[in-house]
Amino acid sequence: MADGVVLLDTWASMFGMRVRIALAEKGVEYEYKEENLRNKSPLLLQMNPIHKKIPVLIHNGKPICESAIIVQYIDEVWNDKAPILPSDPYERAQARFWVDYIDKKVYDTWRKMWLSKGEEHEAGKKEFISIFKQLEETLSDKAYYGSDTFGFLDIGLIPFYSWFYTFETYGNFKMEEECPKLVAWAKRCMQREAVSKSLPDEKKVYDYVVAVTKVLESN
Ligand SMILES: N[C@@H](CCC(=O)N[C@@H](CSO)C(=O)NCC(=O)O)C(=O)O
Repeated sequence: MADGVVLLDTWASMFGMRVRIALAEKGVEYEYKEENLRNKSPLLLQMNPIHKKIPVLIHNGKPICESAIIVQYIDEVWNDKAPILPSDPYERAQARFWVDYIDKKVYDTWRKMWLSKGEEHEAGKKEFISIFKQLEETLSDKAYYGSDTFGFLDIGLIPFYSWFYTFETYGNFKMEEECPKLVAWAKRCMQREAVSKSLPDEKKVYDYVVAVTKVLESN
Protein backbone atom coordinates (compact mmCIF):
# COMPACT_ATOMS: atom_id res chain seq x y z
CA MET A 1 0.00 0.00 0.00
CA ALA A 2 1.55 3.30 -1.09
CA ASP A 3 1.86 6.05 1.50
CA GLY A 4 -1.25 8.11 1.72
CA VAL A 5 -4.85 7.87 2.73
CA VAL A 6 -7.40 5.30 1.58
CA LEU A 7 -11.02 5.06 2.72
CA LEU A 8 -12.89 1.75 2.53
CA ASP A 9 -16.56 2.73 2.56
CA THR A 10 -20.02 2.30 1.05
CA TRP A 11 -21.85 5.34 -0.33
CA ALA A 12 -25.04 4.96 1.76
CA SER A 13 -23.29 4.41 5.10
CA MET A 14 -23.98 7.13 7.63
CA PHE A 15 -20.83 5.96 9.43
CA GLY A 16 -18.73 6.32 6.30
CA MET A 17 -20.21 9.77 5.72
CA ARG A 18 -18.82 10.89 9.07
CA VAL A 19 -15.29 10.11 7.84
CA ARG A 20 -15.89 11.72 4.43
CA ILE A 21 -17.05 14.92 6.12
CA ALA A 22 -14.05 14.98 8.49
CA LEU A 23 -11.57 14.42 5.61
CA ALA A 24 -13.29 17.16 3.58
CA GLU A 25 -13.29 19.61 6.51
CA LYS A 26 -9.53 19.04 6.84
CA GLY A 27 -8.90 19.17 3.08
CA VAL A 28 -7.24 15.75 3.09
CA GLU A 29 -6.79 14.08 -0.31
CA TYR A 30 -7.60 10.39 -0.27
CA GLU A 31 -8.42 7.37 -2.41
CA TYR A 32 -12.03 6.23 -2.02
CA LYS A 33 -12.72 2.51 -2.39
CA GLU A 34 -16.39 1.44 -2.56
CA GLU A 35 -17.01 -1.89 -0.84
CA ASN A 36 -19.66 -4.45 -1.74
CA LEU A 37 -20.72 -5.62 1.71
CA ARG A 38 -22.19 -8.81 0.29
CA ASN A 39 -18.80 -9.65 -1.18
CA LYS A 40 -16.21 -7.98 1.03
CA SER A 41 -12.80 -7.34 -0.47
CA PRO A 42 -9.71 -9.13 0.85
CA LEU A 43 -8.39 -5.66 1.73
CA LEU A 44 -11.36 -4.94 4.02
CA LEU A 45 -11.04 -8.34 5.70
CA GLN A 46 -7.31 -7.75 6.15
CA MET A 47 -7.70 -4.18 7.44
CA ASN A 48 -10.65 -4.82 9.77
CA PRO A 49 -10.43 -8.51 10.73
CA ILE A 50 -12.30 -7.94 14.01
CA HIS A 51 -15.55 -6.33 12.84
CA LYS A 52 -15.16 -6.78 9.05
CA LYS A 53 -17.10 -3.50 8.65
CA ILE A 54 -16.66 -0.19 6.86
CA PRO A 55 -15.57 2.53 7.23
CA VAL A 56 -11.87 1.80 7.52
CA LEU A 57 -9.30 4.53 7.07
CA ILE A 58 -5.94 3.26 5.86
CA HIS A 59 -3.19 5.80 6.59
CA ASN A 60 0.29 4.93 5.32
CA GLY A 61 -0.76 1.29 5.23
CA LYS A 62 -2.14 1.22 8.78
CA PRO A 63 -5.90 0.73 9.40
CA ILE A 64 -8.07 2.77 11.76
CA CYS A 65 -11.57 1.35 12.36
CA GLU A 66 -14.84 2.63 13.90
CA SER A 67 -16.11 5.93 12.50
CA ALA A 68 -16.05 7.96 15.74
CA ILE A 69 -12.47 6.81 16.39
CA ILE A 70 -11.46 7.53 12.78
CA VAL A 71 -12.85 11.10 13.00
CA GLN A 72 -10.87 11.73 16.19
CA TYR A 73 -7.74 10.28 14.55
CA ILE A 74 -8.19 12.62 11.59
CA ASP A 75 -8.56 15.57 13.98
CA GLU A 76 -5.37 14.62 15.81
CA VAL A 77 -3.24 13.90 12.72
CA TRP A 78 -4.33 16.87 10.59
CA ASN A 79 -4.44 19.26 13.53
CA ASP A 80 -3.36 22.38 11.67
CA LYS A 81 -6.83 23.41 10.55
CA ALA A 82 -10.58 23.16 11.19
CA PRO A 83 -10.54 21.61 14.69
CA ILE A 84 -13.26 18.96 15.09
CA LEU A 85 -13.16 18.18 18.80
CA PRO A 86 -13.72 21.03 21.30
CA SER A 87 -10.58 22.26 23.07
CA ASP A 88 -12.21 22.12 26.50
CA PRO A 89 -11.96 18.62 28.08
CA TYR A 90 -15.50 18.77 29.50
CA GLU A 91 -16.96 19.83 26.13
CA ARG A 92 -15.00 17.00 24.46
CA ALA A 93 -16.45 14.53 26.93
CA GLN A 94 -19.98 15.78 26.25
CA ALA A 95 -19.50 15.56 22.47
CA ARG A 96 -18.16 12.00 22.82
CA PHE A 97 -21.08 11.10 25.10
CA TRP A 98 -23.69 12.13 22.55
CA VAL A 99 -21.97 10.45 19.61
CA ASP A 100 -21.87 7.32 21.75
CA TYR A 101 -25.61 7.85 22.48
CA ILE A 102 -26.30 8.02 18.74
CA ASP A 103 -24.30 4.85 18.10
CA LYS A 104 -26.03 2.99 20.94
CA LYS A 105 -29.55 4.09 20.04
CA VAL A 106 -30.27 5.18 16.50
CA TYR A 107 -29.27 2.28 14.26
CA ASP A 108 -30.86 -0.49 16.36
CA THR A 109 -34.09 1.46 16.88
CA TRP A 110 -34.23 2.25 13.18
CA ARG A 111 -33.94 -1.48 12.35
CA LYS A 112 -36.77 -2.24 14.79
CA MET A 113 -39.00 0.35 13.10
CA TRP A 114 -37.90 -0.73 9.60
CA LEU A 115 -38.15 -4.49 9.82
CA SER A 116 -41.02 -5.04 12.22
CA LYS A 117 -44.78 -4.79 11.89
CA GLY A 118 -47.72 -3.96 14.14
CA GLU A 119 -47.07 -3.16 17.79
CA GLU A 120 -43.32 -3.76 17.58
CA HIS A 121 -43.10 -1.34 14.69
CA GLU A 122 -45.12 1.28 16.59
CA ALA A 123 -42.94 0.83 19.67
CA GLY A 124 -39.81 1.19 17.54
CA LYS A 125 -41.21 4.30 15.86
CA LYS A 126 -42.08 5.89 19.22
CA GLU A 127 -38.61 5.18 20.59
CA PHE A 128 -36.97 6.34 17.36
CA ILE A 129 -38.74 9.71 17.46
CA SER A 130 -37.94 10.12 21.17
CA ILE A 131 -34.23 9.67 20.42
CA PHE A 132 -34.29 12.52 17.90
CA LYS A 133 -36.36 14.67 20.25
CA GLN A 134 -33.64 14.11 22.86
CA LEU A 135 -30.97 15.10 20.33
CA GLU A 136 -32.99 18.22 19.48
CA GLU A 137 -33.21 19.07 23.19
CA THR A 138 -29.43 18.62 23.49
CA LEU A 139 -28.91 21.09 20.66
CA SER A 140 -31.29 23.57 22.34
CA ASP A 141 -30.98 26.95 20.61
CA LYS A 142 -27.36 26.64 19.49
CA ALA A 143 -26.42 27.01 15.82
CA TYR A 144 -24.34 23.84 16.06
CA TYR A 145 -23.76 21.24 18.73
CA GLY A 146 -20.31 22.72 19.28
CA SER A 147 -22.10 25.97 20.21
CA ASP A 148 -21.13 28.29 17.36
CA THR A 149 -18.78 25.89 15.62
CA PHE A 150 -19.46 22.81 13.52
CA GLY A 151 -17.71 19.97 15.28
CA PHE A 152 -17.54 16.34 16.39
CA LEU A 153 -21.17 15.83 17.43
CA ASP A 154 -22.44 17.66 14.34
CA ILE A 155 -20.32 15.29 12.21
CA GLY A 156 -21.62 12.35 14.24
CA LEU A 157 -25.26 13.15 13.56
CA ILE A 158 -25.57 15.00 10.25
CA PRO A 159 -25.09 11.86 8.07
CA PHE A 160 -28.42 10.57 9.38
CA TYR A 161 -30.09 13.56 7.67
CA SER A 162 -29.63 11.82 4.31
CA TRP A 163 -31.76 8.99 5.76
CA PHE A 164 -34.54 11.25 7.15
CA TYR A 165 -36.72 10.72 4.06
CA THR A 166 -36.33 6.95 4.50
CA PHE A 167 -37.05 7.10 8.24
CA GLU A 168 -40.15 9.23 7.62
CA THR A 169 -41.45 7.02 4.84
CA TYR A 170 -41.00 3.74 6.72
CA GLY A 171 -42.23 5.29 9.96
CA ASN A 172 -45.04 7.41 8.48
CA PHE A 173 -44.09 10.62 10.28
CA LYS A 174 -42.53 13.97 9.44
CA MET A 175 -39.22 14.89 11.09
CA GLU A 176 -40.04 18.57 10.43
CA GLU A 177 -43.15 18.19 12.61
CA GLU A 178 -41.46 16.15 15.34
CA CYS A 179 -38.10 17.98 15.49
CA PRO A 180 -38.29 21.34 13.68
CA LYS A 181 -35.18 22.80 15.31
CA LEU A 182 -33.18 19.69 14.44
CA VAL A 183 -34.24 19.93 10.79
CA ALA A 184 -33.22 23.60 10.79
CA TRP A 185 -29.80 22.59 12.20
CA ALA A 186 -29.45 19.92 9.49
CA LYS A 187 -30.20 22.43 6.74
CA ARG A 188 -27.63 24.77 8.31
CA CYS A 189 -25.02 21.98 8.23
CA MET A 190 -25.87 21.23 4.59
CA GLN A 191 -24.71 24.72 3.70
CA ARG A 192 -21.16 23.52 4.38
CA GLU A 193 -19.56 22.06 1.26
CA ALA A 194 -17.81 19.34 3.30
CA VAL A 195 -21.28 18.10 4.32
CA SER A 196 -23.27 18.60 1.13
CA LYS A 197 -20.66 16.82 -1.01
CA SER A 198 -20.44 13.89 1.43
CA LEU A 199 -24.13 13.07 1.82
CA PRO A 200 -25.99 11.19 -0.94
CA ASP A 201 -29.38 12.19 -2.29
CA GLU A 202 -32.13 11.17 0.14
CA LYS A 203 -34.22 9.50 -2.59
CA LYS A 204 -31.20 7.44 -3.67
CA VAL A 205 -30.86 6.27 -0.06
CA TYR A 206 -34.56 5.41 0.00
CA ASP A 207 -34.39 3.41 -3.24
CA TYR A 208 -31.38 1.54 -1.83
CA VAL A 209 -33.26 0.68 1.38
CA VAL A 210 -36.30 -0.50 -0.60
CA ALA A 211 -34.01 -2.80 -2.59
CA VAL A 212 -32.32 -4.11 0.59
CA THR A 213 -35.74 -4.64 2.19
CA LYS A 214 -36.81 -6.80 -0.75
CA VAL A 215 -33.65 -8.92 -0.37
CA LEU A 216 -34.18 -9.31 3.37
CA GLU A 217 -37.87 -10.18 2.96
CA SER A 218 -37.11 -12.73 0.24
CA ASN A 219 -34.69 -14.63 2.50
N1 LIG B 1 -19.72 1.24 14.75
C1 LIG B 1 -19.31 1.17 13.37
C2 LIG B 1 -20.51 0.77 12.54
C3 LIG B 1 -20.12 0.54 11.09
C4 LIG B 1 -21.16 -0.23 10.33
O1 LIG B 1 -22.21 -0.61 10.87
N2 LIG B 1 -20.86 -0.50 9.05
C5 LIG B 1 -21.79 -1.30 8.24
C6 LIG B 1 -22.25 -0.52 7.02
S1 LIG B 1 -23.13 0.89 7.47
O2 LIG B 1 -24.36 0.34 8.22
C7 LIG B 1 -21.05 -2.53 7.75
O3 LIG B 1 -19.88 -2.44 7.38
N3 LIG B 1 -21.77 -3.65 7.71
C8 LIG B 1 -21.19 -4.85 7.19
C9 LIG B 1 -21.51 -6.04 8.07
O4 LIG B 1 -22.21 -5.81 9.09
O5 LIG B 1 -21.09 -7.13 7.72
C10 LIG B 1 -18.76 2.54 12.94
O6 LIG B 1 -19.21 3.54 13.50
O7 LIG B 1 -17.86 2.58 12.07
